[in-house]
Amino acid sequence: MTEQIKQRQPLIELKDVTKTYHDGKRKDVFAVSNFNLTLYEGETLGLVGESGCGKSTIGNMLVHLFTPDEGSILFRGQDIASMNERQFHPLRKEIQMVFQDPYSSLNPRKKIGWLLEEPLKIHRKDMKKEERKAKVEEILKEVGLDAEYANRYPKELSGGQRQRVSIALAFLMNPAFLVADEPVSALDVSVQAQILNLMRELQEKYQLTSLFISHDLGVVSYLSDRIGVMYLGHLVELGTTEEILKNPAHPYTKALFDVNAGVLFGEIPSPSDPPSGCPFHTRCVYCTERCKAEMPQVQTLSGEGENVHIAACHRIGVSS
Ligand SMILES: Nc1ncnc2c1ncn2[C@@H]1O[C@H](COP(=O)(O)OP(=O)(O)OP(=O)(O)O)[C@@H](O)[C@H]1O
Repeated sequence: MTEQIKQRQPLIELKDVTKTYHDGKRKDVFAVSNFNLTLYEGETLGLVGESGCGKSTIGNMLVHLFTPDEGSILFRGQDIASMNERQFHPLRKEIQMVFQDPYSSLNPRKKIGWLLEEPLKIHRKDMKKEERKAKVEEILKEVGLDAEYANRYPKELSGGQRQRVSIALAFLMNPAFLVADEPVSALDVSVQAQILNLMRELQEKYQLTSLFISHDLGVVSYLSDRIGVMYLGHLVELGTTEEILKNPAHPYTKALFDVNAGVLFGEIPSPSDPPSGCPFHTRCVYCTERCKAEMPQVQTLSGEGENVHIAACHRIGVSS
């Protein structure tokens, strides 16, 4: 198992990625700052953190909906951050996203069959009409829907069924990389587990690389090989799921994961007005003068490559 993990190659590398929103009326929003992360082929990485910490901004940049202000996003060594739409087009079928709200991502005027055939018409020009229909039937079956759903409109489906269609759309082109941004948080609790199980089955079957964004730690731990913890636009800790659950190092991770710790007091500060020094210092029980003044550097606690455990906190190590 460990041997196998060590052989994995990087698929995506985010290097010093920074994104600030300027909308003119409001103050600038520092959504993502100097973010570094490597995703290895075939892994599922969970990205957790409270609302507003920049998780969706990372996801949207990875699927080329937004571009970073600074830094690069390498996909198989090619920088997608510097590509325009035309240059990115051939990669679009390789990089897919499942959104939180399955209704807004499905055109309500089109039948499910039409929605699923459309990407095949664009990216699989070699396919004949009958082959496309067969493929649509096959993918519907794979996500647990009868072939007759091809004749229905999105509004005729339940939330869970709509999310199954979104998942079918994402898997249709056999992508290399999937971003799932809170894919179950808009669904009834009773159907959340079914959708998560479906995603897990498909991840295992297709062995694709995925980034799973969620504020729900249970969900992330269930699906992910590794976990990254974000706070106010920064990656504050990263490690294997086992390591993060057993040996969390950052006080924010400990507070998030340990329901008994009860140390997560106060509100997350505004990303328009981030605190000086460590971004977490205003809520940290261990805060010192140094934490208020100096941004902690990311430090390696153990391992390397896909097994690395890193965290950014002045309490780690004696000096930095
Ligand atoms: N298009 C935008 N224009 C201006 N500000 C934005 C935009 N998109 C996001 N933001 C702001 O950037 C910050 C990070 O948002 P983001 O959605 O990336 O965080 P998140 O961790 O995914 O939160 P949530 O779980 O609530 O979606 C937030 O303060 C948000 O209000």
